[in-house]
Amino acid sequence: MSTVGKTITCQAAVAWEAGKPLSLEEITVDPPQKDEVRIKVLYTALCHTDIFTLSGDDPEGAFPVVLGHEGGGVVESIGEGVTDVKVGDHVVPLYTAECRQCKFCTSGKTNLCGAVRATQGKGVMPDGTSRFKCKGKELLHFMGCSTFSQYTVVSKHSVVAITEKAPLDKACLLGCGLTTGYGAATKTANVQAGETTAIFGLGAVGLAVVQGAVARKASRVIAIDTNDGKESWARKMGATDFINPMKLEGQSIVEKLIEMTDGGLDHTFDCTGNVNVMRQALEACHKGWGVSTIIGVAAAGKEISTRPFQLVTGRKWQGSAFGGVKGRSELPGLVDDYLAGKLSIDDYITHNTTLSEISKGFEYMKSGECLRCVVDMSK
Ligand SMILES: NC(=O)C1=CN([C@@H]2O[C@H](COP(=O)(O)OP(=O)(O)OC[C@H]3O[C@@H](n4cnc5c(N)ncnc54)[C@H](OP(=O)(O)O)[C@@H]3O)[C@@H](O)[C@H]2O)C=CC1
Ligand SMILES: N[C@@H](CCC(=O)N[C@@H](CSC=O)C(=O)NCC(=O)O)C(=O)O
Ligand SMILES: [Zn+2]
Ligand SMILES: [Zn+2]
Repeated sequence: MSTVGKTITCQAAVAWEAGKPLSLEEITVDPPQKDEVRIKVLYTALCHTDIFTLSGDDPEGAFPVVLGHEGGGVVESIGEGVTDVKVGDHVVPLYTAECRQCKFCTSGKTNLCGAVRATQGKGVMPDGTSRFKCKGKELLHFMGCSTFSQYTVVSKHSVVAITEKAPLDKACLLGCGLTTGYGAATKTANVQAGETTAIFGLGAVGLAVVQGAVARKASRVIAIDTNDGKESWARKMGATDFINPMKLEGQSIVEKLIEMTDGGLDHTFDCTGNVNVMRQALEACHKGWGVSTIIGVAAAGKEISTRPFQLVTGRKWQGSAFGGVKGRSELPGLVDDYLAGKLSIDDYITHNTTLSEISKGFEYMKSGECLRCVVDMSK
């Protein structure tokens, strides 16, 4: 029987409060309003940013909420005004929207879109209301996606259709981590052939940066992690070197990198969220031209610091959100790269679980031995 125009009752993993485990609940999901899309979520991956917000460290974190932002599913119904996706399309929700009309989208300078970001940061739809309820209470949306529910509603600017040739239990990783890392190297930093690179933090994001740097034919791709277990993954992705900063004797990681590269790196990347690592990454850049790109998410109140002299002498510090990628325009191209074997996704999926056991997935992610855990939302 058709669910179009009707409120759907389904299962979701609800975060009732910060610091508490997710709770499997029966929730209701209202129909999409104008310019909105309701999606049947088939798979979602877990990202450390979900863990970050659940921990209470996210200054925008608000509860109760349906988390999740790295998903894949099928369009169940569309609201008035939706023309770019249709019922039955395979889609990936986008936590960085792309309206193609706002000052940001038309600037040609950023992938950040302003159309829905303010309401998204408050956990509501563009009209200021929620589509989720549980036990009579309204639940907030998360990053404009909320993929930890079997059905979710997103803005038409926050969803992209992809070819059905790409399995959704793989393509969902393009909803965040892989696009973020690969794009940071190939778009935000725009690594050029022959340049030297160093990547701090070899989770899914950092390994995707490695992939991007290798794809751009960087001459050095130095992978850095405090967990020796990440070395094999880094080398599999094409890293030329691996360093565990904890194993260095009589030398800081910055000194080691400067020594290894005759003065410092052309590009460095932080994929840890640790502000001290961010400083190390900047100060390991080459004088005169080195660029450090921050990807990691730091907790509320954390700030970066360095001597201004580091910047006065030519190093540059920048950030990257969703890899600088415009999701509606450019994510399908990444899917094509995946299907053509140019971009690997399957290697990052180290664990699987089900919605009913999603908390196991969070434990996997915290173990340090998991890159991405994909959740089958149907069970
Ligand atoms: N800007 C954006 O658009 C996005 C940002 N993010 C953020 O990017 C970061 C990385 O995400 P993800 O890859 O999923 O996270 P992971 O936690 O999987 O990866 C982080 C890695 O950094 C390692 N690490 C921790 N401290 C250090 C250190 N001092 N020096 C070197 N390595 C260290 C960790 O090792 P160990 O496991 O031993 O702790 C781990 O391997 C997170 O902060 C996440 O929130 C994610 C997606 C998008
Ligand atoms: N609410 C958080 C935001 C932290 C952050 O930097 N988020 C990243 C995506 S992390 C995905 O896993 C980002 O791209 N932000 C851009 C944006 O528009 O939020 C906080 O306030 O710290
Ligand atoms: Zn993420
Ligand atoms: Zn826009």
